[in-house]
Amino acid sequence: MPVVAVAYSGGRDSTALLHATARSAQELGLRVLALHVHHGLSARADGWVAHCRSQCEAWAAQGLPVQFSFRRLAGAPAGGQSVEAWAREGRYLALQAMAEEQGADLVLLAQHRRDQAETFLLQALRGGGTAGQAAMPALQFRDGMSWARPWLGQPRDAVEAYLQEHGLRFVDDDSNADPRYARNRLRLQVWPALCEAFAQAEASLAQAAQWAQEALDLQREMAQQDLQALEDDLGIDLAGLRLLSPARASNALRAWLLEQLAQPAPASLVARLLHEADEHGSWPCAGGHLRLYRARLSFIEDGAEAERPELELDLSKPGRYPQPAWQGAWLVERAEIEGASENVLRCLTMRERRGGEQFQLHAKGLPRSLKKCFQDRAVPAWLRQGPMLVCGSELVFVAGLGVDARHLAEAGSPQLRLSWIPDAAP
Ligand SMILES: Nc1ncnc2c1ncn2[C@@H]1O[C@H](COP(=O)(O)OP(=O)(O)OP(=O)(O)O)[C@@H](O)[C@H]1O
Repeated sequence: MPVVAVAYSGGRDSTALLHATARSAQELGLRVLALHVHHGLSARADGWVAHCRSQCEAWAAQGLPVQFSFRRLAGAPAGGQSVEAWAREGRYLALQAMAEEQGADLVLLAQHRRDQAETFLLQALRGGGTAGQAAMPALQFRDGMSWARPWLGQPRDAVEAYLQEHGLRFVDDDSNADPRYARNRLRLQVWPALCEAFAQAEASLAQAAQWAQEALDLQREMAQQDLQALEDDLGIDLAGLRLLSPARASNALRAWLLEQLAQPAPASLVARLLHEADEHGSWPCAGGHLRLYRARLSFIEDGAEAERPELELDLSKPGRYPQPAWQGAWLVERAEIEGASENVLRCLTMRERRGGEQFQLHAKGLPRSLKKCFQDRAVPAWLRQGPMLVCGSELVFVAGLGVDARHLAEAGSPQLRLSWIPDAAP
């Protein structure tokens, strides 16, 4: 028999939705799963499980095709995570697991029009953009599961009337009165006054969320089109992006960052990339860092550069020597100045910076710490992590600095110039 799941907290809204779904299912020949999540947060949660179970058993005894199951969340919020966010995330995972186990691929959630209006307002009050103001979608697909909110267009009063009409009992979550939660403050302090002054507030704000949803769809389409022209597998062309109008550039950049970081980028980062970044730069961000090289912006995941082996190299002949594990290549060219002799380049070791290395920038200078030399030459932060070449214990070449003055060949004598070309370069 086909099956549909309802996320059933035992509260007012999901009690009404579960009852209405079960009645329709009876007519249509469907089975209904009532899925409850015990968050392990309230001392009363065991009582809510008991209430939900006995309510479902009572309905089943009346012939409604309802079957109850529940799951208790384990663990606790990670440092820095809000209790609300942890509970929401755990709840969706538990609901999904229970639905899958019992063969359902559709879960109904009981949010209604006032919930939608509240979400819109809360997002606006946090300064959220279109994505926040679009509030909750009526239908969503995630990891093979469909999540539907069939009552998103229904006024709260209609849900209330349904409960009254059928004499349904529900539990009240005491945390709904806790003023530490923004939604509760909105419900308890703002909403009554708002509705008194603006009788249509619920309908109008839910409508505004609908407009935001449309605007969001447009933004996504526009970003997709723009990124098609600006993106390749190494990153995006930031110079090209800046030729777009400011709103369009910021829209495309935010969409690209969202894809890379798997979370919205802070507005300050977007602004810096669009207005302040020069040709080169590096910014730490969620899960890795962003690197700008010759106006191309790429995202390097943490660990992506960790495995860089030490290699023995002979670079004594002109040519290009790709180093895939290092994501770059050596370029060796004949030159008149600023090169090294073939002998020096014959037996080199390519390796990471280890700390403590001394580099000499000028023939008449003294060897100094790499940090000082990098600062002197304003080498961008990410290039400072590039490879170096050593001969025995002596530095010969450092990416971003060039050949150590102690190994420079005399001007005019046969010599070869070295360059390190990262793959991220266009
Ligand atoms: N503990 C839970 N177990 C199962 N589903 C839940 C649980 N908590 C919330 N839900 C589902 O998520 C929806 C939104 O939850 P939220 O707590 O925001 O809503 P609510 O307005 O308090 O709803 P309700 O009156 O049904 O508790 C609920 O209507 C319900 O479908």
